[in-house]
Amino acid sequence: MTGREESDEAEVRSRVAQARTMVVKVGTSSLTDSHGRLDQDRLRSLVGALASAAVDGARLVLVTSGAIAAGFGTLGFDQRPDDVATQQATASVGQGLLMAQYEAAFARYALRVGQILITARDTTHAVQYRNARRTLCRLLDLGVIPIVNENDALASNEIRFGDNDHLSALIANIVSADALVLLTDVDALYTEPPSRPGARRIGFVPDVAAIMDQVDAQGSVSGLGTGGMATKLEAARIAAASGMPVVLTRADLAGPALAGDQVGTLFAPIRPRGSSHRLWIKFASRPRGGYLVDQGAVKALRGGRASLLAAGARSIQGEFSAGDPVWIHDESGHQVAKGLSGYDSEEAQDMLGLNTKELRRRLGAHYAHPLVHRDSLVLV
Ligand SMILES: Nc1ncnc2c1ncn2[C@@H]1O[C@H](COP(=O)(O)OP(=O)(O)O)[C@@H](O)[C@H]1O
Ligand SMILES: N[C@@H](CCC(=O)OP(=O)(O)O)C(=O)O
Repeated sequence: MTGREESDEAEVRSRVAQARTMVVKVGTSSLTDSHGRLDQDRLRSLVGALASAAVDGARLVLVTSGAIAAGFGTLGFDQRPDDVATQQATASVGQGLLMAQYEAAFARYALRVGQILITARDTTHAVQYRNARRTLCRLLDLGVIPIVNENDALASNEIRFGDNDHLSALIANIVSADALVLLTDVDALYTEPPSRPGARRIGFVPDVAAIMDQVDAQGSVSGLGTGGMATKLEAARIAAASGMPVVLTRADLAGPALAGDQVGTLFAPIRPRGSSHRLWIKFASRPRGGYLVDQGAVKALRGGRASLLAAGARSIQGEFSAGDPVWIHDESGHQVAKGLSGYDSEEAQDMLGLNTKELRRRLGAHYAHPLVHRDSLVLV
């Protein structure tokens, strides 16, 4: 490691140590025994580490898997089911059991918890996203530890997270966390699955985007977890691009990881911290249509902090309402930006190519505004 990287790492570690609001994600593989069933002792020792950070003043959100692991034994299955409908039913049985264990374990430290079950759909819709933010922030203000899992029982097949890694990065954006901690069954990120002889441990990642192609990150090897390292890297990429440091390590190192000690793999933030609203547009919103814009508009947008004016828009793709997320594409169809449209697709059709003066004269003052205002526009 170069001297520069060492000092960068020390600085990012100190950001983790000083983090006030943290999202901690724990995977199935860290909460289960060798048969894949929920392991009470592992859960209790994790809670011990989290409780001590909470007692020291950290505002923690726990994103936890384990509902299926907690439920399948009770239903008389020998192993985790693999068809989606039975997984969903099993999660519905297991989620209550999982929460009961967390409630009891945190109660030993006089800490209260609140359950939030969330679907991918809740994170893509602006209103649900805002509701989730309001509830999570209020729970934190009340000194409660929110315990989040995907709402497996209701998640639809097509837009399921499946693993909780991606979800944890979005939750970190929702609560404007200062750091994300990913706890799993391996002590760090390796250049390839650690079971392979040539695998080398990676302690610090200054630029997650740059290593994405250099690491062989596979799906879950234990067969207990779902996403494996690939989804953790994706979560780290979202968080780092949102301006947050990320620590990835083994669950029994949760205490030192939360304290900012030198454990696991540390990912440096690669951008300044954005507002929760802009991060939602960038990472969670799912546009159904958008604008195709000319070269001048692309240049203005890429120059930074510009709004998309009707004068630079050539055509409209798809149908959307005012306030909906939209893509902004260049003339070759490449994505340039994402934002919230100020107008619905029908209204915007009449505005294409007109400058502000023409808009006011021909369509009225209501139309003399940008198609996408810069406060609701993010480059991609
Ligand atoms: N490049 C890699 N570095 C570290 N671990 C890897 C890598 N590629 C695959 N893995 C595997 O990913 C597993 C963790 O993923 P998973 O089982 O889904 O955990 P969780 O339940 O915590 O989400 C590790 O056990 C490890 O074997
Ligand atoms: N929501 C599911 C989690 C699925 C899962 O295994 O996720 P992960 O451990 O993050 O790979 C559950 O609670 O069982």
